[in-house]
Amino acid sequence: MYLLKTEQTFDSAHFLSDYQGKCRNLHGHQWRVIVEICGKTLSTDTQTRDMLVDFGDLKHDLKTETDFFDHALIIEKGSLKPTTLTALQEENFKIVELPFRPTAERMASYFYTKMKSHGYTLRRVTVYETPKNCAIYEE
Ligand SMILES: Nc1nc2c(c(=O)[nH]1)N=C([C@H](O)[C@H](O)COP(=O)(O)OP(=O)(O)OP(=O)(O)O)CN2
Ligand SMILES: [Zn+2]
Repeated sequence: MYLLKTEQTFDSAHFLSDYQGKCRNLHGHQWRVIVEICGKTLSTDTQTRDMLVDFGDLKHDLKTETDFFDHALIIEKGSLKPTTLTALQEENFKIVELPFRPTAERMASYFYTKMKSHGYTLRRVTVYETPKNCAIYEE
């Protein structure tokens, strides 16, 4: 079995609604996303011969997904008063609304699904929300 690993980072703000503690406040992280893919057979195509996939393609696809969040405010849908959300949108801030609480666990699962949709066979996705804490999603 071959395993490839790549990572990207992005900077964004979030908060945990319904959380009793400091993380209920709007705060920022440099999120670190590590994707591991696997496969048993290597390519026989001329360009990618003896590669599982080209690192360039893997890196590019992950960057597309992480750039979506870069310098955004990540919000769980319904967690802000409509007037607050409207005011932020009127300021033209980059806002990404998600149908889940933006925890490291959920973000790991999110990137797993997104990378799977690019056609990769995923082993695991690891998301570091802070340098010392990460969540891992596997299937
Ligand atoms: N299992 C999870 N627990 C927590 C998550 C999470 O995503 N999954 N997230 C948070 C907060 O978002 C917070 O930003 C991270 O918390 P914490 O580790 O306490 O942050 P710090 O690194 O800043 O902690 P210090 O000890 O103050 O340095 C909370 N929990
Ligand atoms: Zn946080």
